[in-house]
Amino acid sequence: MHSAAETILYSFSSSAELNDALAHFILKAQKEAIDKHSRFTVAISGGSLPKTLTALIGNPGVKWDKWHVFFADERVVPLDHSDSNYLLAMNTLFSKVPLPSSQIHAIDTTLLDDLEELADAYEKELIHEFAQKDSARFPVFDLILLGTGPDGHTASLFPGHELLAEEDRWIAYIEDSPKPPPKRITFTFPVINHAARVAFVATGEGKKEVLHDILDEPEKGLPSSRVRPAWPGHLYWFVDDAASALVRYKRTEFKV
Ligand SMILES: O=C(O)[C@H](O)[C@@H](O)[C@H](O)[C@H](O)COP(=O)(O)O
Repeated sequence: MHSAAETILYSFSSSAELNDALAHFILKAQKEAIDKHSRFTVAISGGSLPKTLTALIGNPGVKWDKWHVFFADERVVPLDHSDSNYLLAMNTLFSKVPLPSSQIHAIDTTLLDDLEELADAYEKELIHEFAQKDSARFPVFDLILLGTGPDGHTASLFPGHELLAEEDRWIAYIEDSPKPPPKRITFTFPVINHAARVAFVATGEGKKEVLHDILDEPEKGLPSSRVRPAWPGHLYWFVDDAASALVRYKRTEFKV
């Protein structure tokens, strides 16, 4: 049986240091992915995450033409709605870099009234990207970038929700998200845990209690503790010292 990879925790004294280190980490992941299969498949979530990627803007090492971007979760709203993760990522990052728009995979907004169809269509989008290339049961993203909420949710996988037990679907929908807006689609755990690398990014004092629970007390089973990419996948946490203030789990020094 394949075991889960060790969790690597990096903690930085400022957001600027964190963002720079994250950019180095992403460039390394990008190189490995392009050397291996000539593309870089990345999934991102919403919240504060896109902002932590702005150190990539203008960085000549980024091969934007090789990036294929998906959303680890998305709010079921039009793409120009202020709640849209797509809009947030576009405004914060993707409109400022030469990433071909055909390689940014947004939800199909003609299906906003039918969550099941919307989730199925996004799953097909992933199948199209991955299935014929990797012929795997689940897609293997080169990198999935996630945030975590103060309740321990990640993507749109919330504590105590039935979606935590999903084993088959790649993309699921939720109509009762405790974090507004209520309607969302989300990657499921099998997709997240098949990634080659998952990196969480969490900053600020408001996350210190939950980070302690996630990293020191995984037996509590919070959604973010259930992110454990199967071997040979890797799990990283990029946090600031304010967020890791209560964490006992060992820190690793970040080396470029
Ligand atoms: O669309 C969403 O709501 C997000 O994908 C969600 O999972 C987010 O990543 C966390 O809630 C952390 O959000 P912050 O980084 O803003 O704390």
